[in-house]
Amino acid sequence: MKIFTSKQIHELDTFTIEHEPVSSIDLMERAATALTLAITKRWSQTTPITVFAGPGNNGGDALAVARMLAEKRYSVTVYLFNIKNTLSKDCQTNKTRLQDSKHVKSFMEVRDEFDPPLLTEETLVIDGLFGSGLNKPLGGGFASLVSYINASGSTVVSIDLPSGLMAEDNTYNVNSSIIRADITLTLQMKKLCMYFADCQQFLGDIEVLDINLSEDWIKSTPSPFTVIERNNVVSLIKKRNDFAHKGTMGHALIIAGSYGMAGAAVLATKACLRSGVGKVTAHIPDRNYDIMQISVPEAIVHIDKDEYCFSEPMDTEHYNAVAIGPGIGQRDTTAVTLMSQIRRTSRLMVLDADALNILGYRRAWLQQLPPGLVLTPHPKEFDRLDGSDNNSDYGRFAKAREMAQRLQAYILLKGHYSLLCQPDGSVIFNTTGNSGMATAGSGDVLTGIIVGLMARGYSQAEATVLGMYLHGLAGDIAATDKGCESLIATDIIDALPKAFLSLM
Ligand SMILES: NC(=O)C1=CN([C@@H]2O[C@H](COP(=O)(O)OP(=O)(O)OC[C@H]3O[C@@H](n4cnc5c(N)ncnc54)[C@H](OP(=O)(O)O)[C@@H]3O)[C@@H](O)[C@H]2O)[C@@H](O)CC1
Ligand SMILES: Nc1ncnc2c1ncn2[C@@H]1O[C@H](COP(=O)(O)OP(=O)(O)O)[C@@H](O)[C@H]1O
Ligand SMILES: [K+]
Repeated sequence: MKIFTSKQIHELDTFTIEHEPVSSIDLMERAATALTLAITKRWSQTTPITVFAGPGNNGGDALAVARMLAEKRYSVTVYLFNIKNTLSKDCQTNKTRLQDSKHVKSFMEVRDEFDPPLLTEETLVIDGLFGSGLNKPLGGGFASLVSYINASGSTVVSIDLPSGLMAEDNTYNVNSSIIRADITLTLQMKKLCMYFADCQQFLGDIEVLDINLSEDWIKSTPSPFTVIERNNVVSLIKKRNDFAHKGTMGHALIIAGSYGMAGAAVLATKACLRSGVGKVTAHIPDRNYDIMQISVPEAIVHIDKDEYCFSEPMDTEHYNAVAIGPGIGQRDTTAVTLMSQIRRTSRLMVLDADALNILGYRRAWLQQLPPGLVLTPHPKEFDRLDGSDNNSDYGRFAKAREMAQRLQAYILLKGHYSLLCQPDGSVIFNTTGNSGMATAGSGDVLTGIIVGLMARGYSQAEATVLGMYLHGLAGDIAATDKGCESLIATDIIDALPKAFLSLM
C-alpha cells in the first residue's frame, strides 16, 4: 500500500473529478456521507453537536456533515470561520445548502470577533477547521479556538486530520495549536504523519473512510513510501528444497554478548535458529561459554581470546551472513575490533545495538562503512548516529532516509511502525507488532531473525522486510497468549514458528 503526500492527494482528488467523472461538489457530498455514517454509527440523536468549519474544503466537508446530521434530527450548532471573507467554492455551496436546510439548530458565520460557545463533556465537537490544505502552524484566533476546544473536555471528531496538524512534517509545529481528537476520520488513506509516534497524541483512534478516489491513479502513481502488506511478505518466502541439508541452508555468524550481557547473544542466536537457517555460530567471550552451550545446544560456539568482550576479528569466509552488536559493550578494544571486523567482512552484515552506539560515539567512522550494510537502530541509537538529540519523528525519518542513501545502507528504524529506509530513497513501513514488545531483548531477537534470513539466502531488502514483519507478527501472536504486560523477548522467539506457519 502506498502513502501519498497531501500534494499528491490533491492531485488524486483532481484526477478523480476529471476522470470518473464526478463534480467536485458531489465528491464532497460522497465524503460527507461517509463521515456522517461514521458519526451516526457511534453517537445517537441525543448527543448535542457543535461543528467548527474552516474556509476551505475541510470546512466544506464539515458544513455538509452538519446538514446531513441535522436532517437525521441531530441537534447541530455550526460555526463557520470566514475571517478573510473568502470561502472555497464547495465550502460556499455547502454554506448555502446548510442555510437552506430547515433542520440546523443554529448557524453562525464568524467574520472577526468570536465568543466561543459553551462546550461540555456531553458535547460532540466536529472539527472541520483545516485538513490537508493547512500551510503553516495555526496562530491568533485559530490557535486560541483550538486551545479552547482542547480544554473543554468535549469529545472531538476530526475530519481528515486534526486541525493544525500537518499531513507530513510537524517538526516546527506548536503542540498547543493542534486539535487533540478522540477520533480522526481520515479520507481515503492514512497520511504520513499518522505513522509517527509523536503525532499520536493529536490523532486519537483513526478510521479510514473509503471515498472511491481513482484506483487507476493510485495504481499508476509511484510513491517512495509504502506500507508492507501480508501478500508482499508471503510472496517473498522461499520454498525449502526437499533435498535441503544444513550445509545448503546457510551459516550465520553472530558476534554478541560481552560479560554480563550473555542474554543478548542467547536471544539473537535462538531467534536466528528459528528463522530457517542451517547453522549458527555465536562468537562470544570465554565467560559466556557455558551459558551459551547450555541455553542454545543447537548453536556452534566460538570463543574470543578475551574473557569479557569482543576483541579479535573473525575470519568470516565460511559464513553467509554476519550480525554484530547485541550486548557487545563499548570498550575501546571492542570498538577497534568492530571496525577491523567490518573492514575484513565481505558477507552480508547487520549491525545493531552497541555496534551502532560505538559508531554513534565515533561518527567519523561512518564514512568508512562499506555499502550494503543493514543497520537496525532504535530511535536513541539513530540519534547518536545522526549526532542530534532533538529529532522529531518526521525529522528522524527524513534523516534516516538521507543517511541510507548517503551510506548506501538499509536502515531499519525501530518503533511501533518500524520503517526501513533503503539505499534508493524508498521507505517501507511495518504494521505488525505491539506495545508488549517494548521489553528488553526484543531488538536482539530481530537481529537474530534478520541475520538468519540473510544467511538462508534472502537479500538485505528481503531479509529486513520479512524480518521486521515476522518479528512483529510473532509479537502479536505471543501477545494473544501472554498479553502485552507480561510479554518477554523469549515469547517472541517461541511464537516465531506460528508466525512463519501463518504465512505459508
Ligand atoms: N482529497 C480528498 O480526498 C478530498 C478532500 N476533501 C477535503 O478537502 C480538504 C482539503 O481542502 P483544502 O485543500 O481546501 O484545504 P483546507 O484544509 O480546507 O484548508 C485550506 C484553507 O485554509 C487556509 N489556511 C491554511 N493554513 C492556514 C493557517 N495556518 N491559518 C489560517 N488559515 C489557513 C487556506 O487559506 P490560504 O492560506 O490559502 O489563504 C484555505 O482557505 C481535505 O482535508 C478534506 O477534508 C473532500 O472534500 C473531498 C475529497
Ligand atoms: N509499541 C511497539 N509496537 C510495535 N513494536 C514495538 C513496540 N515497542 C517495541 N517494539 C519492537 O521491539 C523491538 C525493540 O528493539 P530495541 O529497542 O532495540 O530493544 P532491545 O535493545 O531491548 O533489544 C523493535 O523491533 C521494535 O520495533
Ligand atoms: K480537521
